This record gives sequence, C-alpha cells and structure tokens, in this order.
Amino acid sequence: MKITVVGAGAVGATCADNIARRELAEELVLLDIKEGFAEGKAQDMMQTAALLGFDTKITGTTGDYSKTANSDVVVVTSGLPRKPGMTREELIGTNARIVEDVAKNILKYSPDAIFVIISNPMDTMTYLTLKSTGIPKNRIIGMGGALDSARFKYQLCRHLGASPRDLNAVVIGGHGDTTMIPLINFATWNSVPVTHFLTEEQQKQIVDDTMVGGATLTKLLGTSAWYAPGAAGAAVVESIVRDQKKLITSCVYLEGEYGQSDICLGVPVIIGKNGWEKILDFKLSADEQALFDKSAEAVRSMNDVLSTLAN
Ligand SMILES: NC(=O)C1=CN([C@@H]2O[C@H](COP(=O)(O)OP(=O)(O)OC[C@H]3O[C@@H](n4cnc5c(N)ncnc54)[C@H](O)[C@@H]3O)[C@@H](O)[C@H]2O)C=CC1
Ligand SMILES: O=C([O-])CC(=O)C(=O)O
Repeated sequence: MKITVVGAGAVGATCADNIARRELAEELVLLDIKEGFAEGKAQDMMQTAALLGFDTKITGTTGDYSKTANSDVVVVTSGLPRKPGMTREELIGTNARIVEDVAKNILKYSPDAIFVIISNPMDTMTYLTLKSTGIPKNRIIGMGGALDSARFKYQLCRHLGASPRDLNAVVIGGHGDTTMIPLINFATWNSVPVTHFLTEEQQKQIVDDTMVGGATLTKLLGTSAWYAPGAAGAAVVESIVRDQKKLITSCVYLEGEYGQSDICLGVPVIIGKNGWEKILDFKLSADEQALFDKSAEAVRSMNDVLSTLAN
C-alpha cells in the first residue's frame, strides 16, 4: 500500500504521523511546495520509527509528483488555514486553485487513487475535485464529519461524564460554522438516547459548541486545529486501506439522497477499499431535513463561486 499526503503542514504532518504509527502503508510520501519542508518532516518522522516501532517508509518531496506514482490513497491538505475571525469559506479563492492543481498532478501518476480531501472550504473543495477530474464519485471523500462527530462526542462527554468509547453521535451537513448539523436525537450512550440525560439547555449548548468547535480552536491557537483533524483523516484512510467498512460521516456526491443532488455534503457512508461504498439514506425529522436543505443551499452558493474564480 502506498499513501501520499499533499501538504506537509500542521494537518498533513499529523495525519502522516498517525498513518505511520498505525502502519497503514508500506510507503508514505509527503509532498509540499515549500522547499525542503516535506523532506524535513519525513526525515524527522522516520527518526521516530526506532522509538515507536513502525516499518512504514516515509519520504518527502518538494513538488516532484513522480515520487507519488502509484499511490493507492492521496490525502489533500494543501492550502491556507484560516486565522481567528475568518470563516472557512473565505479560503476559497486561494485553496480552489491549489486543490485543482494538486488533483490534476496526482492523477498523472496515480490514475486509480482514492482522494481524501481535507483542505477548506472542504465541501466545495470535494465538489471541485470531483468536477475538475471527472473520476468516479466513490473515489472522492471529503473529511469533515469524522472530525465534527468526534468533537460532538467530546462535548457530550463533558456534560455526561461519559467515556468517548461509549458514545455514538454523528454530525451531518456541511463542514462550516453554520452548516453542520449535530444530530442530538440520534446520539446514544451505550444505546440509550443521550437526550434522556440532558436538559434542553444542555442539548442546545452541546450542539452550539460542536458547531463552532473549529472556530473556538482557531481563536485559541491563532491558526486552525491539527491533532483531531489529522487523526480524523487517518481514520478515513484506515477504513479504506484495511477495508474496514466503517460507517463514517463524510462529504460525498449526492444524487437524490437526503433530497439533494449535484452537491457534495456530509452524510453517513460506508468506507472500504473502493472508497465510499454506500450512503446510509435514512429519514430525518422535518426539522432536521430543513436544516439539511439550508446547509445544502449555503454549500451550493459556495460551489457557484467556483465558476466565477475560473473566469
Ligand atoms: N476538513 C477539515 O476538517 C479540516 C480542514 N483543514 C484545512 O486543511 C488545510 C491545511 O491546514 P494546515 O495544515 O493547518 O495548514 P498549514 O499552513 O500548516 O499547511 C498547509 C501546507 O500546504 C502547503 N501547500 C500550499 N500550496 C501547496 C501546493 N500547491 N502544493 C503542495 N503543498 C502546498 C503549504 O506549503 C503548507 O505547508 C487548510 O485549508 C485548513 O483549513 C484543517 C483542519 C480540519
Ligand atoms: O476550523 C478550521 O478552519 C479548520 C477546520 O476545518 C476544523 O478544525 O474543523
């Protein structure tokens, strides 16, 4: 198995570190445009191999895509992160050019690769990758729901005093401060609905704090988060390379599911060796469906911006 991570910055390097520690690949390539950066990160990580005990061979390259040839999975983290006070959507101008260019270069050497898109605004970057490359929809997975669902569980744990291992909770919709939808009515604590243990106010607080999880960290850190995003990216990669068939909320192309078409949005999908293999299309309540439709409207208006950038 060969995996490439494009962008050796905070998220890319953390994701690569998780991939190496779990030996998800024999070969792991880091690619960045900053001279020497990916090579340095790769060497530093390789020097942890003797300490941590892994056999993954990590190499880095400054923009030489031939080194990524025959990758099975490519994780795209290249692009700008937001600064405090910004939205993810404000990154669209710079990141769209980067992501489109990266996807085309990767496909020259790895025509069968499965893409895991992380760069923001992620829903639109996933849609852009699909439209600009024309590769089959199942091979393009946007990572957002894995992270947002982990943050949702974190918030639930704080209020319930629960172990994160005992929680099941998902966030669907867009990966934006106002577009994500933490499904509190579907969240369970070892099969018991969490709503049994939380007041209405607590439930609202948990949902609100989950939605601004990324913005809260950006304010604290001065740039956006990387530990949970990197780990979430690696969880998606693991389900692909080990063919785990895990149900992970991810941003995928919809063709009528949840009442939406021609858009990439976060829904529960089964992830395995073919990329995303099946969408679980279940009936939302009227309120949840209204939120999903509103989220789609917002993401669609960002997708529409793509054509203005191209001109
Ligand atoms: N989908 C999600 O859940 C999350 C998405 N993100 C997004 O991930 C992206 C990366 O974030 P960070 O790693 O914190 O940023 P960073 O600035 O630490 O790293 C980005 C790297 O991309 C590289 N890069 C820029 N243009 C490139 C190109 N054309 N080819 C190759 N490499 C290129 C830069 O040199 C830099 O090293 C941002 O867009 C951020 O918003 C971050 C966290 C979660
Ligand atoms: O908040 C950001 O800009 C980065 C991101 O997507 C996240 O951490 O959820």
